Amino acid sequence: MIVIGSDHGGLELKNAIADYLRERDIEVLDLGTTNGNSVDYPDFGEKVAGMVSSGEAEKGILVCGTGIGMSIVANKFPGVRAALVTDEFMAQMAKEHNNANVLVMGGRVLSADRATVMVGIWLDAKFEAGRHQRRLDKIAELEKKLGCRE
Ligand SMILES: O=C(CO)[C@H](O)[C@H](O)[C@H](O)COP(=O)(O)O
Repeated sequence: MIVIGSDHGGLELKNAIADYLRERDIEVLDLGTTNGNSVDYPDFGEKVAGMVSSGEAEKGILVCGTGIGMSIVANKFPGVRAALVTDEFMAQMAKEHNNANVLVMGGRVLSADRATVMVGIWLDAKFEAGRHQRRLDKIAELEKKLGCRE
């Protein structure tokens, strides 16, 4: 299951990605937004990243106008590795090197055709582990260390 969400700036692209995932027989949990009314991206970023952080969902996809706001929000959540990607190479690296569990894209940046290709690349790529796992372990350690601060 992949949990997805957007603000109004990412609505159209989020819906196109949901269609693409369902065409691939992947279960989608769409947490909104559901219409073009102006909303605040932190509210939807929290829902999606919260489910990935808690382990309720293995992967998430977030879309706002640029993807910047959503990636800022999602990376506040322990265990979330959110990658804002703008091309196919970044989508591949997001999995191979970063094992990103949340993919973030900009609805005002990417066409639906290109973005869905990038989602496919991210889904099909394999985490390379090795030296990259060592780096992810350091990120996890940082989360623990910083989480202890008042
Ligand atoms: O947060 C963003 C930028 O980091 C998103 O692109 C938002 O979608 C954007 O800021 C919303 O802008 P709007 O003028 O309120 O439509």
